[in-house]
Amino acid sequence: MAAPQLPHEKGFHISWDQIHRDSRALAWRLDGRGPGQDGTWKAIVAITRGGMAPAMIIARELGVRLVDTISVKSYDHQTQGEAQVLSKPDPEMVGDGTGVLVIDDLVDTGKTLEVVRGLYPQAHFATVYAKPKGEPLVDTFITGVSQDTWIFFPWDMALQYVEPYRGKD
Ligand SMILES: O=P(O)(O)OC[C@H]1O[C@H](OP(=O)(O)OP(=O)(O)O)[C@H](O)[C@@H]1O
Ligand code: HPA
Ligand SMILES: [Mg+2]
Repeated sequence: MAAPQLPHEKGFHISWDQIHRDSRALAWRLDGRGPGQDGTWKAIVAITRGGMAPAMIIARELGVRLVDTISVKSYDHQTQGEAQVLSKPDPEMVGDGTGVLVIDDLVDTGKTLEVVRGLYPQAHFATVYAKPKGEPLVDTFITGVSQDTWIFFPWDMALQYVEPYRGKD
């Protein structure tokens, strides 16, 4: 996961419990909206790495067994570079994206989704969180977050001791 870039005035800290609930909310919104019989989806493609945890939860909720990944690297430590596709699913499985759900944890500037949309123009793009710049690139999302907020995911954090406001007793 990328490290915070300036200027991000605010931090939005997401717990495992929260990402689980928000991912299930996303699954609920997507349920029955696929092109298959009873609105089923053909497959799920997770954008690594952040999309993998939400994709797993969504695949479970929607009963999708065909799950693959596309590896995209766009942030290198603190700097956003060109979005590079490092690996992608079997073209026979995804085709132009018809019936496929592409899942990521968040859309920020939209660079990552732009690249993946270019590959699978007919896919449905869903993220759990979305910042305003990236919103036009996502078909479905759950929570909007302001552009000057950095989202901290539970897989990037650890519980640790903090000093009381008034110092040690
Ligand atoms: O809308 P954008 O500005 O392109 O940013 C969003 C992307 O950035 C993060 O991934 P990152 O490249 O940090 O890799 P990771 O998922 O492997 O941590 C995040 O998981 C999204 O995939
Ligand atoms: O707000 C964010 N949080 C974590 N990773 C990110 N990658 C782009 N934006 C973000
Ligand atoms: Mg990512």
